[in-house]
Amino acid sequence: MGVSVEDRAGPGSGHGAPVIRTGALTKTYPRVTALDGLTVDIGGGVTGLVGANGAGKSTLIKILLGLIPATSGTAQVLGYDVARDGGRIRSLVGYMPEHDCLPADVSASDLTVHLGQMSGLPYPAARERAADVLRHVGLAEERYRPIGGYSTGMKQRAKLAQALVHDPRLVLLDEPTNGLDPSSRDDMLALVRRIGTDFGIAVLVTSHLLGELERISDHVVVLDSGRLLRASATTEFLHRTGTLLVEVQGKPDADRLLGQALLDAGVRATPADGRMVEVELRDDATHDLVRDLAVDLGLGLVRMQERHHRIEDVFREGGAGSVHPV
Ligand SMILES: Nc1ncnc2c1ncn2[C@@H]1O[C@H](COP(=O)(O)OP(=O)(O)OP(=O)(O)O)[C@@H](O)[C@H]1O
Repeated sequence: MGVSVEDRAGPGSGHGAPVIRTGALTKTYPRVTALDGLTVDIGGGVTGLVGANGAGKSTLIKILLGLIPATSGTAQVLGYDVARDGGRIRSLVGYMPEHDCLPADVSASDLTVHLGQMSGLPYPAARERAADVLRHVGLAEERYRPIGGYSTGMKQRAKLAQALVHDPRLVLLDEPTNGLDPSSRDDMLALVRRIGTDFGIAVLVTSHLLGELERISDHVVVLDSGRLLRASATTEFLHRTGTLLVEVQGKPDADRLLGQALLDAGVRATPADGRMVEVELRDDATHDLVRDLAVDLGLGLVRMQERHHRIEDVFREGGAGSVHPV
């Protein structure tokens, strides 16, 4: 079944409309609440979905694809309701599952062509498109060999290729770096980033390795035990939680003088060992304020160094009060 241009646009595809929207989304299994009242909007670009094992990432993805029902709450993907329009959503969305699910005796080329046809492409178009995406993910001659003989990295690439073959508007990538060595992981992350930038496809990518997603994501959504811990632009998040390390000289108590002046200006600052001041970094104006106050106090400014906390720190700082809308 082909997908018309109108269908691809979707009911909620207006400018600025969220790609994914959930409202009080809850999923309970007999023994565990996998998602607990999750309300979040996710836009275009690359969004990292971060959470420890069992946080509810895979459950969310399966609900978004219409593969399992939510217990309560709502979810829309590209404006379509997951409870009613699962088939339509799956025709517009690519999915890379977490676990190994590839047939061992089929080549990546045959599999990708076949899945392209299943998504409605005629055979010649599916073949052309499969060759394109397999080349894009870096499977060259090996694509004609049976998948059973592939390395983990090659299998992950084949899974990614099949998610892209029908030219989706959104891809859901569940732990694409799982089982990869550091160098293959970097390659895979670069590939995921390029899907968002070069192809203009919205990407939701999950990982429990928190540090890796901040490098490639425009937005980060953090889940903890099925609840939303944070959702914000990656840059905004880094700035909001960063500090500026300032070194001053020229007077014996230079650190305390500058620290007090910053506090008087309403900025948190902690003096340390006579020359250093740790300053809360709110935005770019913080740098100007430090410079101006140092000049006013007759202090020499030796250096200013930004120190951004990593996403890992959310778990130490986090809590319901620190949720920021996307
Ligand atoms: N079919 C199921 N039946 C019962 N419990 C389930 C089922 N699927 C998931 N769970 C439980 O729901 C919780 C969330 O699981 P989920 O797989 O969504 O987490 P995750 O963040 O994707 O973690 P992982 O990275 O380990 O896959 C876990 O406690 C898990 O054991």
